[in-house]
Amino acid sequence: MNSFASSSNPSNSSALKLRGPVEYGFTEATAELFHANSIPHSQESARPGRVVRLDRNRVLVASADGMLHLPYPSHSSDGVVPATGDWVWLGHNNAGEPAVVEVLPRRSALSRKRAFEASSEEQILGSNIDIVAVVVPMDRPLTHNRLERTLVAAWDSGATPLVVITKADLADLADDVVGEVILQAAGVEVVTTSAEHGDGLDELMQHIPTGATLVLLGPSGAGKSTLINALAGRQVQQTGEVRAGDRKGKHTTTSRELVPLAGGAVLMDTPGVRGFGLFDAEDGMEEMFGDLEELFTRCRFADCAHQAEPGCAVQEALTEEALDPRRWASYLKLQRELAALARKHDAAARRAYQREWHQKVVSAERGQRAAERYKHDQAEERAGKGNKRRKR
Ligand SMILES: Nc1nc2c(ncn2[C@@H]2O[C@H](COP(=O)(O)OP(=O)(O)OP(=O)(O)O)[C@@H](O)[C@H]2O)c(=O)[nH]1
Ligand SMILES: [Zn+2]
Repeated sequence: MNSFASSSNPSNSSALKLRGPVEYGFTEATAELFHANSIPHSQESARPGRVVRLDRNRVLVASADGMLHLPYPSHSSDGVVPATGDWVWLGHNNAGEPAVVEVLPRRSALSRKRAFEASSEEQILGSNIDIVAVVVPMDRPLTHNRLERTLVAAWDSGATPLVVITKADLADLADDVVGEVILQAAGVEVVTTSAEHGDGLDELMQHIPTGATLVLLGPSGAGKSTLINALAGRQVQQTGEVRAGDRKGKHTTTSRELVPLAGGAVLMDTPGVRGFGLFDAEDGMEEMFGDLEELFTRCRFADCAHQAEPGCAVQEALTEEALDPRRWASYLKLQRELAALARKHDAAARRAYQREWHQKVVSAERGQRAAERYKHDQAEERAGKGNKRRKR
C-alpha cells in the first residue's frame, strides 16, 4: 500500500502534477505509485495509463486523454506482460510508436496457475483489485466449501473480500440462509441485496470507496450483470434469463473491460475473473484460518487471549506485519458471530425446553383436574347421587 508518510519529500508535489485516468481509479495514491516507480530517462514524455482490456495482440489503455489501442508491448523494460488492471507508463517503443514501456508493481493480483501446461507460470487474471465481491445467489442451494475457497483466493490476491448475497427476494427462509452464508463467510462482511426490490444497493456502495477497483465473482446467472448495471447506473452489461428448471444461466457476458461506476469506483469484469475460484479452486487450499491456529500454538500461555499477554505470537505477528490486521479482525468477527450463534442456539434450546416443560405442566394440571373430577364423581356415586348427571 502507498502511504503519504513521505510528504516532506519535495518531489511529492510533482507526483500530484501527474495526470491519469481518474474515472479508472487514478487517485493521489496512484500518483504516488507512479512517482515511486519513475520512468526511464529515455521516456521523458511518458504518462500514466491503466490497462482496460487485453486483446490478442493489442492492449486497450486508459489515459487522462482518453483510450489508446496499443500494439502488444515489446519494450516493457522488465519484461512483465501487462494484465487487465495494471498501471503502466505510456511512452514510445523503439520504432517511435506509442506503447506501454513499463508495468508498475501490482498492489494485488488474482492469479491462476496453469495446471495443465508445462510451465508452472501463473496467469494473472486481473490486478490492482481492492475488493473481491463474492456473489452468492439465493435461488439455488449453497455449495459448501466453494464460498470458503473463493474467499481464501480473495485474501491471497491481496484484496479485501466481501460477500454479496443476491436475489434475496427469492429465498423463503432468507434469514436462515443468510445466517448460513455469514457462518461460511468466516468473518467477511456480508451484504444482502435484491435487484428485484432494489434492496441493499446503498449498503453495497458504502463498501466501495471512490477510486477502488472491484470484481464480482460468482457462477453464471448469479445476478452479477444485474448488479453491475445497478452500480453503474446504466446498462453496461446484458443480463440473461436464467433457464427455468435447472436454474443455470446462459453466458451472456461479452464485455471485458474495466467499467467506471457512478460512485467513482471501477468495476473489473472479465469472464476469466468472473468465475474464478468457483470452478477450479479445488486443489488443496488450506483451511481459512489454519495459519492462525498454528500461530496460537506459539503463544507463551496456552490460554492466551491474544490481547496484551506477554509472549503472544499473534500480537508479535501483527507488530512485525507478518499477520494482516484485516485477517485478524476477520477472525475475531467470526469468533463473535460463532458465539452469538451459540447463544442463539442456547436460547432456542431454552425456549424448546420451556415449551416442553409448559406442556408437561399443562397436561399434569389437566391430569390432576381430571383425577380430582374422577374422585369427586366416585364420591358422588358412592353417595347415590348424580346417577342422572353422570350417565355415559
Ligand atoms: N428475483 C430476482 N432475480 C434477479 C435478481 N438479480 C438478478 N436476477 C435475475 O437473474 C438472472 C441472471 O442475472 P444476470 O445478472 O444475467 O447474471 P450473471 O451473474 O451476470 O450471469 P453471467 O453473465 O452468465 O455470468 C436474470 O434473469 C436476472 O433478472 C434479484 O435480485 N431478484
Ligand atoms: Zn496469544
